[in-house]
Amino acid sequence: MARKLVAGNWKMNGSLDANKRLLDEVLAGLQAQPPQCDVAVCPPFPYLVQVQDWQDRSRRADGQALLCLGAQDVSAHASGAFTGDVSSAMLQEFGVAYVIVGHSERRKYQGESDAAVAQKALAAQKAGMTPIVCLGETLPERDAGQALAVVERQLQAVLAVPELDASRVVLAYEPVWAIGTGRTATPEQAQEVHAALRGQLRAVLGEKAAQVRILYGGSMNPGNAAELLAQPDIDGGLIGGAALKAADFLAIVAAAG
Ligand SMILES: O=C[C@H](O)COP(=O)(O)O
Repeated sequence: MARKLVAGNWKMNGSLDANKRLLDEVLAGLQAQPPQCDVAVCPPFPYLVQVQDWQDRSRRADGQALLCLGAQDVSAHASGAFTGDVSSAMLQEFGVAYVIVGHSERRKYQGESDAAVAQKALAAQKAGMTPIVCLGETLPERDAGQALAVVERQLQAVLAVPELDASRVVLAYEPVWAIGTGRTATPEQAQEVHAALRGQLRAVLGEKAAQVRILYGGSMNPGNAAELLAQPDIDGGLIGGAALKAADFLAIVAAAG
């Protein structure tokens, strides 16, 4: 089984001052109790350089960072006339290790298609970063019994890109109805989807499917993290609201250990 990953997605939250307070607390907690899992935070783009500083400060003697830097999106394009886009090469210059792609909020508000998300994952990977590909069904899709079909379609778009090494992506199953709602998928509901995704990966990757981390995201908090993270196919969490509170984030990191 792969080492677990707990990644905080700050979404469009933060300020220089608030970030400093949060990062100071998180780093102090990680240093006091070294994590048994990989840990990342994904701030909005303007704060990448600020968090990069904490990533550097978190390095152990062997150079390994306790707190890794992630980004919330990346352009599929390399450079040029794409106003508002940020390229993978730019992210890479700031020491970004992980890039979230295909978050349901981007699929919904920016109309990102499965194919566009797959191209973003490829761009991140080609620049040496690890894409965290988000997948998840809406409530009407779940109620219609389509949850597995939806996430399998979303994953298939990624598997269909020949240049992309699917054994080196991270997946994040985030049921849309559980995001920011306080309504978490039950461990059984989440495990069912994660197992299906693992099976789909196994059909393409064989034994390497076991090394692909499949995170759960959607109202994960200190109260439900341990039970979710104990499921055989849940390899970490993609944390929204609870990542903005140091104590909650650290408690989830501890639960992943
Ligand atoms: O990327 C994180 C997810 O959207 C989960 O957000 P949440 O923990 O606030 O529900």
